Amino acid sequence: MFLQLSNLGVRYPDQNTPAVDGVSLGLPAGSIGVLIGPSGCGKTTLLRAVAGLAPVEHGEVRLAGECVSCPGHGVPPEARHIGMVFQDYALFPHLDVGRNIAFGLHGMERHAQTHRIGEVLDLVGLPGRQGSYPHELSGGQQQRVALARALAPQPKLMLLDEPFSNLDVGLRERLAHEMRDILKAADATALFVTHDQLEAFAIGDLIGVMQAGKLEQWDDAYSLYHRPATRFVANFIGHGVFVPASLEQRQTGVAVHTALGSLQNLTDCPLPSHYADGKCDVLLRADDIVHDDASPVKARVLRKAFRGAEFLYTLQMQGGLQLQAHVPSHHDHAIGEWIGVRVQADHVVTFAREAVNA
Ligand SMILES: Nc1ncnc2c1ncn2[C@@H]1O[C@H](COP(=O)(O)OP(=O)(O)OP(=O)(O)O)[C@@H](O)[C@H]1O
Repeated sequence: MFLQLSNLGVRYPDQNTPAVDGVSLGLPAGSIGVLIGPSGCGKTTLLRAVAGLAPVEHGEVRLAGECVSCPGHGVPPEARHIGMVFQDYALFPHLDVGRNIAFGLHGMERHAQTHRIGEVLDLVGLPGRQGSYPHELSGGQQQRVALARALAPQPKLMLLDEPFSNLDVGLRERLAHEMRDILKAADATALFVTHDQLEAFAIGDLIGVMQAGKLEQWDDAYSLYHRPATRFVANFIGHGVFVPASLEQRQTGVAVHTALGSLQNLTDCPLPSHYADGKCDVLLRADDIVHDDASPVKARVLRKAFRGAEFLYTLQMQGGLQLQAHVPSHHDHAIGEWIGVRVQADHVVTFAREAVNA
């Protein structure tokens, strides 16, 4: 792994609880990793620890095979060859774009410097803008200059902390895709912090979900959504509910019995012996619940949120069990109406039973 964190712990002076608590992860060269999680969960602190800017209490940070933070040994931040981009573009307002970028290239011969500045401006889609001043650029352009400045010295690793949070929503999404393309074109390895899931999915090869200093799962977007390792990840990513279920071994495989009916022919279903009496909770995503007028299973519309092509319905069954369902928006049912639903899933994710839903 190009970046390897092993049991990393960070605690600020005078804090009772660690800000980063035993995090291990590996990021291959040329990959983009993204950290997401609720405010205060330790994302920025983890990034700062990788940069050498936060007090590592235990564990290791290895970069390109070299231990940059180990017990009794730490490489100073400026010697780690890490490029950083933060939310406030941090460009020098009195320097033009070329001189802003040159700032990271001191020591380089003048001609080579000019060449490299042209190269990175091409890379970020701002060719020929060397002479512009930051105030002459839009927020998105300034952030691309900040990225160019960080990339110019060809750092081993790029760290980006919520670089789009000062930009409006539409621009953020476009820039997230652009940023990924730029980092890939530069063959950079990058670790990125955001609290926006869509941004994380747009950018990350690997995504880490953090909670209270711990890394709950480090995986690709598909696995986080379809195979969440913990209830927290299941709740944090996407929409869905936990429904009580009992597992039964049949000749054809395991059947999963729920209030919405029985599910069979599933891939990756655990054996009933995995849980006491085969009883567990099963995660049903909003896209696992299909609206079907012909279904004998009915649920009442409690709430609905228009999402363009579809509604996100919150439904309640007789007996109180709540569900969420994505329903095409031409099926516009009224609040309080009973509609037919069924489960359509080819795999299930199960968790130990917890009394969270009816
Ligand atoms: N310099 C500091 N001194 C003491 N405690 C700090 C310091 N910086 C952060 N913390 C604490 O460490 C914990 C993690 O903070 P951190 O900023 O890393 O979280 P975050 O996930 O990046 O949050 P956000 O999404 O709000 O930026 C929080 O409890 C925070 O209050």
